[in-house]
Amino acid sequence: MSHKITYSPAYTIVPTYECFNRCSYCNFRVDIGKDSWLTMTEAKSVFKKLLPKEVIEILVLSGEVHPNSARREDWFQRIENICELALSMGFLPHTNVGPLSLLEMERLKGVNVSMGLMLEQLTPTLLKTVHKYAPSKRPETRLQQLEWAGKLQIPFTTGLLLGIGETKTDRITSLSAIAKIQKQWGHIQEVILQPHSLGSQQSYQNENFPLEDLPALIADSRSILPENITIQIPPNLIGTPELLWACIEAGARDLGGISPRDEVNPDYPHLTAKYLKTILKPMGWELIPRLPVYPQYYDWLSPKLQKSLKAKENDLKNAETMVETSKVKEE
Ligand SMILES: O=c1nc2n(C[C@H](O)[C@H](O)[C@H](O)CO)c3cc(O)ccc3cc-2c(=O)[nH]1
Ligand SMILES: C[C@H]1O[C@@H](n2cnc3c(N)ncnc32)[C@H](O)[C@@H]1O
Ligand code: MET
Ligand code: SF4
Repeated sequence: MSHKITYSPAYTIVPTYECFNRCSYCNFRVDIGKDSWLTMTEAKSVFKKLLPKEVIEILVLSGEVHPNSARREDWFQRIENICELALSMGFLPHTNVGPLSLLEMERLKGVNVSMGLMLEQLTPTLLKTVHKYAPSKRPETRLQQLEWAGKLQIPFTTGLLLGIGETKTDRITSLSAIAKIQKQWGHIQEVILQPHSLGSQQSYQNENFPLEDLPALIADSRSILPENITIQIPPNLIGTPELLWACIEAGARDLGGISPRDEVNPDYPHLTAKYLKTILKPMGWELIPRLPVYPQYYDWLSPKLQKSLKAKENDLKNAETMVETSKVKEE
């Protein structure tokens, strides 16, 4: 019997790249006014093209419009409409568009099976460096988002960005804060350990996170975080199959959304699930697709969302049965 590692077959849709923050490690953002927003017609034609493929999750990832801007409601409404359209076409949305008001979060809960926001790091020292021009990255704002998501019973993804100037102690502090929130609310389904990876568009020119330190950090995270949180690592940022194995041995159990393009790190193409399967199998690990929400949270979702989930869960089961049947045929 082999052990299981999961991934989410995904496609990333970007309502806009424009962002009022300027995180100095960002390769995604463009200045305000330099990008038009994705229209609903464009979104529809993107989703239509995905239909014959095995995509389940639509990851809605966006640059941000300032909470006090007159354009905020239009920006938010577009995001909500995109989620609704994705759902109506049979996909399962997961939105990560930066900090939201409590009301915005509540509205998006109705059209998402899970949501996410990286804590990045809890230490306020980064507000003097990489986050100097990024008000959305205030640690207390992000912690509050995690708490609101807990109160609203939204299945949630968070994580740390590694190698942006934090110390080893800072990482432990960030993980402990996530653990504490989880003990109170229990809504955090996964924590991403995301190594900062230099790209061609960013201004921050620090070294990358030393990837060889990742397995030890995963082991530490495993001992700090409650058992019901899965540790996710992004395989395209890990470097070598040997290191990927070491990370899995240390306790990582999920490879995140695998889509045609990593919008956050476009210089690091996503590896295909097929390729990842072939490198994991000899080590006794079976890579299997999952939904963007973990089963223990299904009953937190509206009946309408649960219906969409059931349909996709059946697709997953059928896909597995098909694999099993073809195995039997081969033998
Ligand atoms: O392809 C990516 N997917 C990213 N995802 C997608 C993520 O792997 C999946 O959406 C979740 O695992 C849900 O299935 C994020 C989701 C979040 O909630 C927060 C941050 C990220 C970051 C990335 C990322 O850098 N690249
Ligand atoms: C969506 C998430 O992507 C992460 N992110 C942003 N820029 C980079 C980068 N250069 N390398 C790795 N991760 C990055 C942040 O953690 C953000 O919250
Ligand atoms: N702007 C959001 C954040 O940083 C999500 C996309 S980042 C490329 O949290
Ligand atoms: S990381 Fe997110 S918040 Fe920061 S500049 Fe990029 S898009 Fe904006």
